[in-house]
Amino acid sequence: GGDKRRKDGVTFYTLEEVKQHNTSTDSWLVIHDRVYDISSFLEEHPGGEEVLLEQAGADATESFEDVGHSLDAREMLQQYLIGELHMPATVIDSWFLLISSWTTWLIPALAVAAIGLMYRYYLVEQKSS
Ligand code: HEM
Repeated sequence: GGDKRRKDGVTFYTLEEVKQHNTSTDSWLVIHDRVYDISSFLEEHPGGEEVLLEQAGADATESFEDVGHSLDAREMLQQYLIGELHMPATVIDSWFLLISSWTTWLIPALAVAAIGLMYRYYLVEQKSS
């Protein structure tokens, strides 16, 4: 996919990209924000191919946990790991926009300046009375 990003050796995928891999020959799924390519595991799954295909291309965390998979099953996951789910760009972008927006700084700055001025006048008033 085009929007594959690497950081510290980890490949990040978006949920949009995971969604493309939803067939019996090419199936990915997400469990706890990690992305797994389970194409070669479908036929080996003790719980059956069907349940996995239902989750292909999606976040299967809830269904995976609902079954109460064994420690063995959790360790098996490791061999199908291909990357991690990237935080949706909109979350990062909205934080960036909020912090970089001048209104975020200007309003508190004006408030502090106003309080400072009021305090100065208050001191002047006290001296003159
Ligand atoms: C790559 C991900 C998965 C792996 C490695 C995996 C592995 C296993 C293993 C090893 C078992 C045997 C029982 C155990 O050791 O807990 C099992 C059973 C089962 N799994 Fe998965 N599983 C995966 C994903 C899923 C998902 C997403 C679902 C549900 C949609 C699911 C549903 C089941 C069911 C229903 C059983 C049968 C439980 C039983 O017979 O008591 N599995 N799985």
